[in-house]
Amino acid sequence: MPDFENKLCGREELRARAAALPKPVVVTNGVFDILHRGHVTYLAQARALGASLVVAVNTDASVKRLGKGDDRPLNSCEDRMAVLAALEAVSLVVPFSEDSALEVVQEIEPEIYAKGGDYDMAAIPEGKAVLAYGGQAVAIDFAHDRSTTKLLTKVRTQQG
Ligand SMILES: Nc1ncnc2c1ncn2[C@@H]1O[C@H](COP(=O)(O)OP(=O)(O)OP(=O)(O)O)[C@@H](O)[C@H]1O
Ligand SMILES: O=P(O)(O)O[C@@H]1O[C@H]([C@H](O)CO)[C@@H](O)[C@H](O)[C@@H]1O
Repeated sequence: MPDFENKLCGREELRARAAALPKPVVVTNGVFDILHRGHVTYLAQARALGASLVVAVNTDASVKRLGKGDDRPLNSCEDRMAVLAALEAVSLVVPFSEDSALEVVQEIEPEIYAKGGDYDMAAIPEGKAVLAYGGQAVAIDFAHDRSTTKLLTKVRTQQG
């Protein structure tokens, strides 16, 4: 088994494993269906805000509820998590099945919560929770105009 698979974390072990990470801990979350340059740049920037980066990944059922399309996610949660775990910037990857990563944030109370600049940190549950206990909520501006949805549209148009 490659070393990066050690970064895969079950939800039941999250509290203990997050507590053992170098601080400050940064948490982010998302779907990460087809990993692209926007994602990896944003994850490297998120990691640079602290000493460790925990990525919470939507389970397949929770992606379905986000309404990104009937065929989404294309990659299973297990595969999306493994790809993220292989990134140098990432310290720990955990799945979540709720509608948001609020419970993950409340469980480990990171010093910093980060999300891409498409989110208003004061309006989302995770951002509000971190601000409420005195942590930082950081929106990272998009450095590259990329998205999984755009990639899929491109592939489908070229096929079509
Ligand atoms: N181009 C980008 N630059 C910076 N951050 C991004 C970019 N695209 C997505 N993110 C961030 O990455 C995380 C995961 O995003 P997500 O998987 O929804 O990306 P996406 O490619 O826009 O997906 P989709 O097209 O399926 O909605 C989110 O926190 C989001 O803010
Ligand atoms: O990859 P996405 O679509 O950016 O990830 C979503 O982010 C939501 C955000 O954290 C606001 O709460 C979250 O609720 C949703 O479950 C996805 O992780």
